Amino acid sequence: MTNAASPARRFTGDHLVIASHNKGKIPEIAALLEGRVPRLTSAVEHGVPEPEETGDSYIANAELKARFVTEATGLPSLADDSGVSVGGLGGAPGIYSARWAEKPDGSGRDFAYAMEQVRLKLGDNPDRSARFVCALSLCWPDGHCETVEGEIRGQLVWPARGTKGFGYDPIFVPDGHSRTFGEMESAEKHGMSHRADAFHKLVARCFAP
Ligand SMILES: O=P(O)(O)OP(=O)(O)OP(=O)(O)OC[C@H]1O[C@@H](n2cnc3c(O)ncnc32)[C@H](O)[C@@H]1O
Ligand SMILES: [Mg+2]
Repeated sequence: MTNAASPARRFTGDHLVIASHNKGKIPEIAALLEGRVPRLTSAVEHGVPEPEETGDSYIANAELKARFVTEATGLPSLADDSGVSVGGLGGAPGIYSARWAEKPDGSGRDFAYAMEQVRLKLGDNPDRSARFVCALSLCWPDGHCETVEGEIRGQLVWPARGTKGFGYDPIFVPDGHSRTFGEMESAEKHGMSHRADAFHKLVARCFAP
């Protein structure tokens, strides 16, 4: 992980691989990079498979994913590991947020199913507090990584509302707001999200002039 006391390494390359297979995340990451990198590709375009996410934290998984893609492509890469931690569930699903969407019949990920699992497990627990967390890891072919973490706090609501965004967005209302992330345009979500918070830190460390 990044040592906040050590000098950060700046990214000066012209090609960065986004180490993700998530069709919701990839455009968010590209938008948040705001033209700072001339050429962006994704792990999908390089034919790199999804690594097994064996880390015990968002940061460990983000570094693992970025290193995996950098080793496979020989190019610097940027990974995002994220999820939602629910107060009334002791922080679950957390780093298992994507896995909670795997349907038992093996048909793949379904976030309507994942959101229903969260609702059922909460039952009548009144603690609907939640926070989205995002770790971003930027790794170079020599093995150096810069890693940061961001978050946003909010409350979960049912029924789910909105069709924008991805994943758990339709049940998450950020504190101070009344609409879910699923009801917000991407630019509004980018003004406050866990991913935007992490990006501000990454840009300050690795991209600012
Ligand atoms: O690992 P990659 O290939 O990047 O894609 P993934 O979907 O597997 O991503 P994660 O392992 O980081 O799992 C995070 C899950 O948490 C959820 N999540 C993360 N950020 C979110 C956001 O901004 N809005 C809604 N849900 C989010 C979403 O369901 C993700 O699938
Ligand atoms: Mg994943």
